[in-house]
Amino acid sequence: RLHCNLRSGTKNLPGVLISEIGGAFGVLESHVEFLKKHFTLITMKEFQENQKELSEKIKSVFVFERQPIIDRELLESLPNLKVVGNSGVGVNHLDLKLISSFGVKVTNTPHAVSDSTADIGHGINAGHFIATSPDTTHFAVDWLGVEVTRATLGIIGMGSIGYQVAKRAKAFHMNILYHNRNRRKEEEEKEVGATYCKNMEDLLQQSDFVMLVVNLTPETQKLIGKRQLELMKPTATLINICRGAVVDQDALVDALQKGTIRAAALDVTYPEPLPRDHLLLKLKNVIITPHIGTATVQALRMMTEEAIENILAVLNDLPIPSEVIHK
Ligand SMILES: O=C(O)C(=O)CO
Repeated sequence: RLHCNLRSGTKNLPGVLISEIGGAFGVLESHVEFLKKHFTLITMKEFQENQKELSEKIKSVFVFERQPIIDRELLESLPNLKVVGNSGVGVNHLDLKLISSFGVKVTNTPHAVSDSTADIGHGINAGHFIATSPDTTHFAVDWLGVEVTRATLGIIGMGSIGYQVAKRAKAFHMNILYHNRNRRKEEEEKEVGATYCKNMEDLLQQSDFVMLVVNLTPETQKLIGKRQLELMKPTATLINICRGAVVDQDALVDALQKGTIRAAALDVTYPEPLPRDHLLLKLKNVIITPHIGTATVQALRMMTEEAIENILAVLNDLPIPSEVIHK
């Protein structure tokens, strides 16, 4: 799947800055050995302690789960920095304008994340809530799900993840609509049987399931608000697997309480995690998972590989597989 082979043993001392190893926002322990094949790893703490000695030598930063934070101060302290290699596809946590003003490239890992993130949109078991609730004594006869088979799925954002979602939906014989800035090629539409909706409102009105798979940008912030929710069918479900801020969360709570839409399945929220007393955690017609779209053994490993491949390409003046360009 990767565009070029990772060459082992090409150490760019010290190639990588990592804020933490292990823990909630650190590189996985199991990836450390692999990273060390290509780079000398140093933590943010080690960098801060030996800044004088290290700052000129560092050419790349590996970002994992939004860490380390790439701010002006860090950029100013790394005069030879060439690349910020993000492990993950979304780069809304990076200030692309600021980073590019330092002549530093940004890369991401669109290939590694698409399968696992597409998978999270399906197979979430609403019955789990009933099965695990303290007062459940029998099978839930008062709760009926709706079938995805032959239902209409509206995909908002038809990038690589959106397209993988469509491939899966085809297997469920779903009627697939999509909205995207740019229309996909005719043969790509045909392959998954997807119909383009230039107007997002058409998609919202017709879909039984609306799945959000866009990048978070100023244009997509609160893309789904009160008006858009009101356009959806009262029987429809909203599924968000991209970024929480794409949805106006207050409007969503209101819509779920009033029955404007039937349900929501959210792998992302804002903030993450939600405060423990947040209304979204109390509603019965919501399923929430804690941003686990890429939390699989395979995806995390591929993300690390893809991020390293990008970093090595920049450092060795090779074509960069996945550069994120600031427009
Ligand atoms: O790839 C991404 O953008 C992610 O959200 C990873 O968790």
